[in-house]
Amino acid sequence: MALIEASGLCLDFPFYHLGARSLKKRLLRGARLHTDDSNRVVVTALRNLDFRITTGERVALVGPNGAGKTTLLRTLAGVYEPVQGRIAVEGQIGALIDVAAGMDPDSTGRENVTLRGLYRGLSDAECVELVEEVAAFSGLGDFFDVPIRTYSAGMGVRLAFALATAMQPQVLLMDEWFLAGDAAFMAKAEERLARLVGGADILVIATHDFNVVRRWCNRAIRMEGGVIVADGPAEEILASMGA
Ligand SMILES: Nc1ncnc2c1ncn2[C@@H]1O[C@H](COP(=O)(O)OP(=O)(O)OP(=O)(O)O)[C@@H](O)[C@H]1O
Repeated sequence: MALIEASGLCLDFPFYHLGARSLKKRLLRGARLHTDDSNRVVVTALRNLDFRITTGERVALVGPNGAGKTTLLRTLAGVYEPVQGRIAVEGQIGALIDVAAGMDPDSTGRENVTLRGLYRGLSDAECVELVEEVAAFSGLGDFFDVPIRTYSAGMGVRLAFALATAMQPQVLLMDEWFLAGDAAFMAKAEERLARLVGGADILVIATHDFNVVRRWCNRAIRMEGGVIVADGPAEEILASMGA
């Protein structure tokens, strides 16, 4: 059983390079920028989020640019710590959010996959299996054995996708751009992704694509300006957005 629970979840990003004084005028206009206790200018990325996601729910995070969707995904993945409130995730997490997250740019694809396997507590034999599986699925060929800082963006996606989908998580967190690889790769990736989504207890995907919501999700959380403005069955939320 997997579970995600958030209560009063808040997250701010400080802008170290902005002087508080120069922003005063703008602060009067926009409620999202403010100064914190140390007089730093901060942007409120997430404000007072309350929700509970249980096994069987496939949740789309929808809303305009800057709404807070990716920030929420990263907070669920443990990349960001909330400044206030609480977030609890039960179940092993698989994150398809940032390609390079947790990877060492100076190590090869093979080395990065091995490190990830060891980090996950796999045995030597299981690591070898994981490496073979990722090498085959990513189709990187010789590039699997060169440092990943030399990869093109598409190669990075192939490696990250192959690695993230080689291990079945209970809680799958995903940014939609992972669905936007090159056509030949995505045709192959679709089937694997469907299996991964089907095997996960919970899916949370940030997307602008209503077809993605219809295809994969049974619930949608609509965000705007860092707050939740609607939360309910996917079809209802889409209808409220005129989709
Ligand atoms: N690393 C960061 N440093 C400072 N501000 C950030 C950072 N990441 C996000 N923000 C700010 O937090 C807010 C939410 O951004 P976020 O990327 O979560 O939005 P989003 O809904 O995913 O947008 P999009 O649909 O464009 O991907 C925005 O105002 C953004 O400028």
